[in-house]
Amino acid sequence: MERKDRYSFAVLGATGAVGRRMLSTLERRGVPVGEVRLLASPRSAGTRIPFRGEELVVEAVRPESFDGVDIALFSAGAAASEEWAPVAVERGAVVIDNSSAFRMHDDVPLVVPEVNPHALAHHRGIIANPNCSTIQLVVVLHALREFGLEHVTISTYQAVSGMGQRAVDALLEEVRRAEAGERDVTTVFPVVKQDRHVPMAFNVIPQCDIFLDNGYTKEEMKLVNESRKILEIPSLRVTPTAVRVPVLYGHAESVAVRFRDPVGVAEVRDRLAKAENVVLVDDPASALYPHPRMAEDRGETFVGRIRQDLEDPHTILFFIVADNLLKGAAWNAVQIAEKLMEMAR
Ligand SMILES: NC(=O)C1=CN([C@@H]2O[C@H](COP(=O)(O)OP(=O)(O)OC[C@H]3O[C@@H](n4cnc5c(N)ncnc54)[C@H](OP(=O)(O)O)[C@@H]3O)[C@@H](O)[C@H]2O)C=CC1
Ligand SMILES: N[C@@H](CC(=O)OP(=O)(O)O)C(=O)O
Repeated sequence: MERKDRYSFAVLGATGAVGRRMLSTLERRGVPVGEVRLLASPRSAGTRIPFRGEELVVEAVRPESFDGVDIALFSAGAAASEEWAPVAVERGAVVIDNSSAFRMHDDVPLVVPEVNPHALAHHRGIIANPNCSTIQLVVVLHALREFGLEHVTISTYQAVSGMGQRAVDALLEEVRRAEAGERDVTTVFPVVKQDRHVPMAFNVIPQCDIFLDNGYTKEEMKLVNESRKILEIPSLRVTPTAVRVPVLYGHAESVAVRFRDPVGVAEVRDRLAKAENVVLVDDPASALYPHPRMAEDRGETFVGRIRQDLEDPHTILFFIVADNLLKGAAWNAVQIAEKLMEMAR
């Protein structure tokens, strides 16, 4: 990409939960944006969305939408990415894709700027933004890699906004109807495109995304495969359980890491306190620890409840939280865009 004073952007999926946050993140981080084109499906063509004090009009995506665009931020799902990313690249844009479509392709960098910005040097037009649960996990693991990462056991507590704006609306509707006395209301959970639904309000569902033949969900396998790729540790053991909880914004993770070396809590706290874009919140006696409401609308990753395993001096436990739509999606994507601009010559 050529160095410029201002860069042209396109946002595909601009009307969605992530797309809207991409726009607000471009504004909040003061990215040098020239023109920005808002793209979605024909369903929402004509919708007006505010950006930098103006109302921009959403257009139905077409090949010409990408002409003259420097950076295209995609958050319209894997099918739309598969269809439109090659078109955008062909027309000269660099695509930063939030979907899972290209993440595990060998020639596509999968990037968390705090962890592996060097991977960007080899991009061929498409850069993948990792899965939301994976991003916040690797930000913390990276800060501890000097102790030798061997085995990560993780249970997630994932907000419903990970399933899109429709799921946020659905949880609020379930709560309203429960208050009105209707019991066992089911809307779109555990997966939007599934026939059988389970109530989400006042419940916990041990399923994020669909089940695979090995008994794990797709979300769980993303934690395994994407963490290995980003950290560049193919032998890393990851033992995942992904769970949906009735929270609107912010994914939480209970994590136990076994290190090659014996490690003390003080050393771990020290490394996390110094880590880029990590906020250490670890004073349980004063009820200070990370929780989703704390992380809402923030770009950092929060970590606390740091403690050693009762039996094993190589194992440390902690609790990680981040805003899944910001650090887990839009914020990370905009950080990647900023790195590309830094690299431009
Ligand atoms: N990094 C991560 O982990 C995360 C990634 N994501 C990715 O971002 C995507 C969007 O998530 P989210 O914003 O929560 O979802 P929403 O359902 O809230 O929004 C979907 C957006 O995609 C647009 N869209 C859907 N299909 C098409 C199509 N065929 N062509 C053009 N536009 C289309 C919709 O437009 P319209 O208004 O016209 O329907 C809407 O703007 C997810 O599918 C996922 O791939 C999401 C969350 C976290
Ligand atoms: N699966 C995530 C959100 C998401 O869209 O993930 P991915 O981009 O990996 O499909 C969640 O439900 O919270």
